Order: sequence, then C-alpha cells, then structure tokens
Amino acid sequence: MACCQVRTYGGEPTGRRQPFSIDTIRLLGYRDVRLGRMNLNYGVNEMNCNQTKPSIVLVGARAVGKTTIGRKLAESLGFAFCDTDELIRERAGCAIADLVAEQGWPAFRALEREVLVGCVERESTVVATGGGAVLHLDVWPQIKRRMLVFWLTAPLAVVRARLEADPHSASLRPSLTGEDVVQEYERVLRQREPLYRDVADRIIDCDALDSDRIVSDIMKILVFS
Ligand SMILES: Nc1ncnc2c1ncn2[C@@H]1O[C@H](COP(=O)(O)OP(=O)(O)OP(=O)(O)O)[C@@H](O)[C@H]1O
Ligand SMILES: O=C(O)C1=C[C@@H](O)[C@@H](O)[C@H](O)C1
Ligand SMILES: [Mg+2]
Repeated sequence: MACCQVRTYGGEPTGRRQPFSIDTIRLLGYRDVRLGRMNLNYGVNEMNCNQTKPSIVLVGARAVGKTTIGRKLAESLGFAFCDTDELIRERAGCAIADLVAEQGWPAFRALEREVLVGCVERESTVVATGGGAVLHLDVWPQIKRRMLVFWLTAPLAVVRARLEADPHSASLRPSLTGEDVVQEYERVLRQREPLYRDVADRIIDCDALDSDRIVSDIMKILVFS
C-alpha cells in the first residue's frame, strides 16, 4: 500500500535544473518509493499523502502535440484527460479565435488562469495545457506540488509544419502578436523557453516521432510497481 509520495527536483545546488531520472521512483502504484541517487542531494518535496496518483501536466509550444499525446497517454495510464484549451472553449462558449477577436488576449488569459487553478486538485489525470499556460507564473508552484510536469519539445521545422497543416489552427491558435502565426512562432518560443524549462520536471524530446512512440517512451519513464 502506498504511504507517501515524493517529488524530486533535478538540478544542481546552483539552481540550474537538469532533466533528472525519475525511472527509479515508483510514481504510479508506488508501493516502494525510492529516490534516484542525484536527487538525494538536491532536495525532496513531500507531496500530499492523501493523493492517490500524481497527475501529469504537459506543457510546450503551440502544436508540439500536447493534446494528441495527452489524450493517448491518459488512455494508456487509465487516467482521466483534460485539455485547458477545451475547458476555456466550454467556459467562453465560443472558439478561442472568437474569444480573442471579441474580448482580446487578457480575457483569454483570465479564463486560462481559472482553468489551470481548477486543474490543481485533479487526481489521476493527464492535463494538456495551451502553449501559453506557463505565463501564469503564480499558479505553477501549486501545480508542481501535486503534479509531474513534462515539457514536450520538437524541432521548429516539425512544429511549424504541423501548425500550418492542422485544420484547427485558425480557431485554436490566433496570432499572439498581430504577426503571421508561423512568423511569430520562433520569437514567442524563444521568450517562453525559460518558462517551460523552469516548470519542467522532465523534458520529452518528441522530435518527429509518431505519437504512439512518444507515449510509449513516456510510459517507460513512469515505472510501475
Ligand atoms: N507526434 C505527432 N506526429 C504527427 N503529427 C502530430 C503529432 N502530434 C501532434 N500532431 C499533429 O499536430 C497538430 C497539433 O497537435 P496538438 O493539437 O496535439 O498540439 P498542441 O500542443 O496541443 O497545440 P496547442 O498548444 O495549440 O494546444 C495536430 O494536427 C496533430 O494531429
Ligand atoms: O501559445 C499560446 O499562447 C496559445 C496556445 C494555444 O494552445 C491556445 O492556448 C491559445 O491559442 C494560446
Ligand atoms: Mg492542445
């Protein structure tokens, strides 16, 4: 029986974070929680002992595959799935592009913040976030106390191609700056990369792999007892 969950922080005493190995931690069905060697030195944060299974949050740039991977990962884990953009659409009662056109990005970000805060209490859930969810700096410490955060990355060319090919891009991903969406992509990504890095417990380089392969790679990281 599980008694307590632990969360490890990868990183050096300097504060510079590194991806760490959570392979040795039985995060799911954890009868026996052990810490990787490096983590012993760098701090352990006890998580809520009543929580049954730690939820997983996916962050990353637009069109990197958070929704696609998140849905499949949830299925593989037997977890619930939720998507913050979907919840925002439900609350707004319209497409993201219409919300932004009518009320502007601040209205979208306000709803996004509410939805993110609502996700903090979710158990046994995979949460796919929107590309800008990391902008809500004050919410992430709460999220990180209870959930594992995976940052999905892929080469710029791969993501740009998906962004252009995705028929949902127009309604899901209106321009953030007034520039062409593909043009602004690289600059926005550069600005946000430190934020993704800062919240991430683990970085998943999706490269141009198919989604089943990415899910199976993530499943291998999560060790079952
Ligand atoms: N591994 C993959 N291989 C090929 N196509 C993919 C892969 N992952 C996602 N896609 C495609 O890329 C597009 C964007 O994927 P998805 O909507 O999952 O991205 P996202 O990260 O959730 O984007 P957003 O930040 O806007 O929510 C979709 O058309 C999806 O089918
Ligand atoms: O990168 C962003 O800021 C966004 C990404 C999408 O997932 C949506 O959340 C919305 O279009 C904003
Ligand atoms: Mg998405």
